[in-house]
Amino acid sequence: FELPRRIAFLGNSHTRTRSNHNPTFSRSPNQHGVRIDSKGGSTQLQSTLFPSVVTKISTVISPPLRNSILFGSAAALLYKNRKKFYPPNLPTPDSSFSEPLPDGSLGCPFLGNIAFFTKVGDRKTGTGAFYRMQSSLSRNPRIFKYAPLGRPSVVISGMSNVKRVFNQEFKLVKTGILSKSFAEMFGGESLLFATNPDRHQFLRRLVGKSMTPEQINFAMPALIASAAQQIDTLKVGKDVEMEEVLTRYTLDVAWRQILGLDLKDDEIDTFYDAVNDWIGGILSPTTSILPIFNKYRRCGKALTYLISKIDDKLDSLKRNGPDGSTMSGMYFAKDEEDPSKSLDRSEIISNTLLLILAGSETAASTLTVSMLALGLHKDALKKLKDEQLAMMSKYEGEDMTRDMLEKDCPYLDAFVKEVMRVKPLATTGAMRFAQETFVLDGKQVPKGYGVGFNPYLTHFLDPALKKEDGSHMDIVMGFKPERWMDDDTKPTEYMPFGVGPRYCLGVNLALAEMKVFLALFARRVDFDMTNTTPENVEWKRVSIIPKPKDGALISVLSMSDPSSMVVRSALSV
Ligand code: HEM
Repeated sequence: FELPRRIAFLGNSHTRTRSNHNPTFSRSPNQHGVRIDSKGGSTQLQSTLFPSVVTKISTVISPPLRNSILFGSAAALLYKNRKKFYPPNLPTPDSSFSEPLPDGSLGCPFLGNIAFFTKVGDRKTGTGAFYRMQSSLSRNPRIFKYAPLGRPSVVISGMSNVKRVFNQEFKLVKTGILSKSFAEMFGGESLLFATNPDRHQFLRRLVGKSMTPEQINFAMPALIASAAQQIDTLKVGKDVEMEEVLTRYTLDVAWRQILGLDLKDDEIDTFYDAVNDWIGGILSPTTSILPIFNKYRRCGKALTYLISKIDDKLDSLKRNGPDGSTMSGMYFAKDEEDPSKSLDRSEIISNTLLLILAGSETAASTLTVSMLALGLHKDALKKLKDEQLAMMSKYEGEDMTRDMLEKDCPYLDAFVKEVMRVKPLATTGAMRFAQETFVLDGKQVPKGYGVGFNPYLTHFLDPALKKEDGSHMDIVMGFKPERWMDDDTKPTEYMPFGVGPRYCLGVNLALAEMKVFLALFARRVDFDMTNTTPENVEWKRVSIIPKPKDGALISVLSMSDPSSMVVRSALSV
């Protein structure tokens, strides 16, 4: 076991020399190992929170002690929240309905399904093994029941089922808060915790104003600058763990674009450490079990630091007027439904924190998988390069815009879509709770049950693509970006960014961020995978979006001149 990489790499400066934020280093491949992940929107909920906690604990202590701590913490959390977890008669079917409960076991009455903890992921496919197993055991793989931490719940997959239920957010199902202290660590005014539809819509309208396609156009120079800077850290002849480069990139986007800060070199590490410590706190059971100590812990101090940065930025926006940052968009946004309404300070703070959390890990993981896909499919790298060359000659001397990426890069678009088809979120989204008993595919889901969706299973079960051996989801055998370029071969079961009123608010930013990096990378870099071949692809057991076990370790073969990137003006940002 090893420490969570973001924690090991960013949090402990003594573990590795940080040579001017250059993550390129030579070392033997076996020094690379498991990393846990943090994820944005859904970390508050047991289904996504606990796999991460399991690994985090696994990384530092031996199994018997680890299991005692894990189950002790789970039991303490359960006891603390017992009234929420055990409304009377919840595990039993609603007697006013004749339909049976979905297939699946609810496990132990206190801890629920133990396999939820022990079968978090496997090397062959990555995280989400528990869900894959439960789905395969159910007579209808699109719905099964289980009990994370003893809370009876169902997992729903398949677009029509998912849309039927999750389009009715706030009516049929609603998110719930596991712990108040946890929500506080997260910023209590975050739209993630809004359970009233009007309030949620209000927050989404105003926070979303800073992430419209027009706003992302303004963000392009900052995205290009961040990507170019990270690509510049790669060196020919060196092995590079791309996961680290990409984590740096997405955190760079967080401080440059989301917060609009101008951090000096020595403060960049402080910012990274703070994000890391804060996420560590969100993932730690101690945060919910002993909230009284939160403000004295590293996570509490990190939160105070991040809030102070956001506060300073708000003061500067007040003094100096708008800039191109996402925070500026939020600060100056007026509600079109009632122009007298805008976001107050605490709403901006909470939602800025949410964007940092929701945006960095998801995009970094997807880009890390993209690196593996490019390394395994050299034809895809060549097609990306050719497309970029054609675009550069068409717009000779012009900087890259979002419009160019949209109109002139169909292969890049197909490539990103295919990466997110094969390796989407493999656990559930944020857990909702049924507000009334409902029936789906002839099975009842009783009022009070937890209800989650699973993007991986939805893609896996796509009848148009499904192969019994699962090879349609395999990054070697099933990876075909071209399928997205023809209406006849396009997948129909696809939900990497969720469904319904909680559909990913950062989708425009996420796609621009990922496409900018891939476009610039393809223009400049030629590489081989250092260890991975089509025969030995392995995945980290635990993460939110699956990631290659070695963090996509690559050997850089050649790099073209930076001027080929057409980012001159962006580099001066
Ligand atoms: C590849 C990158 C990303 C993926 C795969 C992704 C995926 C998702 C998914 C599946 C959801 C729905 C969760 C649910 O319904 O339970 C979601 C929600 C959300 N995402 Fe993303 N996301 C990505 C990037 C981003 C970025 C860059 C941001 C912003 C900076 C962002 C902000 C949000 C927010 C604020 C929500 C909550 C929306 C709400 O509750 O109304 N995401 N994301």
